[in-house]
Amino acid sequence: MDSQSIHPDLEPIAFLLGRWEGAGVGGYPTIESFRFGQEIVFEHNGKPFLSYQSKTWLLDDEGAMVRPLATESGHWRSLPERQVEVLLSHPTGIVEIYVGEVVFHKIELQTDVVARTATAKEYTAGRRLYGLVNGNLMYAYDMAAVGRPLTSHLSAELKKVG
Ligand code: HEM
Repeated sequence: MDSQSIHPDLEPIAFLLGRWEGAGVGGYPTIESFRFGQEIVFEHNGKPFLSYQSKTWLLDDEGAMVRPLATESGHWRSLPERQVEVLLSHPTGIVEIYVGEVVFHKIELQTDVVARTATAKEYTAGRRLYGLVNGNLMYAYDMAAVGRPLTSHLSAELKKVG
């Protein structure tokens, strides 16, 4: 899929391309904290968007894989003036559209639209900060859910593996 030359509009977010693996920590005022492993893949096919897929799994105290946790997938669209639109779909009955901007190797996103099915947990907004730090992809994710305002849910650091 990546054999096509990259679309010039993608240049500001091209640093995301590839496969990333690492670990992070999660929590929320309403749940127990946890450690998780994660794999993220960003691909392109020559068109002006990146395809995105993330898988996570629960880690025990020794760092061994316990069971799958959240997955999400979608598309990252790079626009003029270093603006970004991100569309994500979650198997938990939630879809969301983020807007934001790229500043060097940092991307700040906030939800513009969230929609959820009747059975999804109450979730109203998200904010994500991604950054390339010493070649690693780091991010922090805050969410407004189950009656709480934007509060930290996750942070992780991933290394490029492909
Ligand atoms: C790397 C991705 C993520 C991981 C590893 C993760 C993990 C978890 C875990 C372990 C829980 C507690 C147990 C449970 O309810 O299943 C949880 C709760 C929750 N997560 Fe996530 N999550 C991730 C991403 C997200 C995203 C993207 C959203 C929203 C779109 C989200 C929304 C929620 C909500 C609403 C709860 C329920 C909180 C409550 O009931 O008090 N999570 N998450």
